[in-house]
Amino acid sequence: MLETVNITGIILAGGKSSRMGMDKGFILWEGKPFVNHIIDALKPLAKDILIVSDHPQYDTLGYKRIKDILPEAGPLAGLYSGLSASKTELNVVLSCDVPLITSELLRALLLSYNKENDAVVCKVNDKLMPLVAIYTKKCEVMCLELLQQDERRMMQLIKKLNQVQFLSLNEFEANQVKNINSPTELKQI
Ligand SMILES: Nc1nc2c(ncn2[C@@H]2O[C@H](COP(=O)(O)OP(=O)(O)OP(=O)(O)O)[C@@H](O)[C@H]2O)c(=O)[nH]1
Repeated sequence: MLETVNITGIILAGGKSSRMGMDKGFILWEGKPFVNHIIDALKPLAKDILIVSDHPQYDTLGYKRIKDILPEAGPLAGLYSGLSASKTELNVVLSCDVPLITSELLRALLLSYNKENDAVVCKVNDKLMPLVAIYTKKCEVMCLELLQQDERRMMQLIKKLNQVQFLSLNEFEANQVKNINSPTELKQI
């Protein structure tokens, strides 16, 4: 049985969105902004939802917005800011560009977690999806150590963690974690 009281949802919604040309979180899919699709998937599972972004437009959504501790330093820095603000051991972390995500997939992610794990990361064939993942609170310090070394690659965090579990997705599930980064990709969903 999953205890939602102990789970925080962290949505990374900073960055430049240069390929999309406007803030990805507010792009509409089926009449609803990407960020709201992600909130809706997290809502049944997470006690708190934190949106990590320096963009004040996210204040209109009624969830807590966390500012980047290191501005414009990429997703690893966004993750660090989110984990710093989180009060729970378990954190479901999502980028704001996966509007097809479902609660069912996130439930499967949470069910794959065991107490030994530092993180659980989705995997599509050989490709890791470090922004569709669970990170425990202890990852916060690892993010900080990397950032202090000027290291900003998410994959370096995965390498640094001791116990990472991977959840291999089938074709149906893989569709739900598709990153929509550009107008062309938006037209294809
Ligand atoms: N909080 C925060 N999130 C970020 C930051 N950079 C990227 N993100 C988020 O991380 C996810 C992946 O970002 P990318 O698609 O690699 O980068 P992007 O800047 O959003 O887009 P491009 O400019 O097109 O590469 C998205 O959800 C972004 O919103 C950042 O500096 N801070």
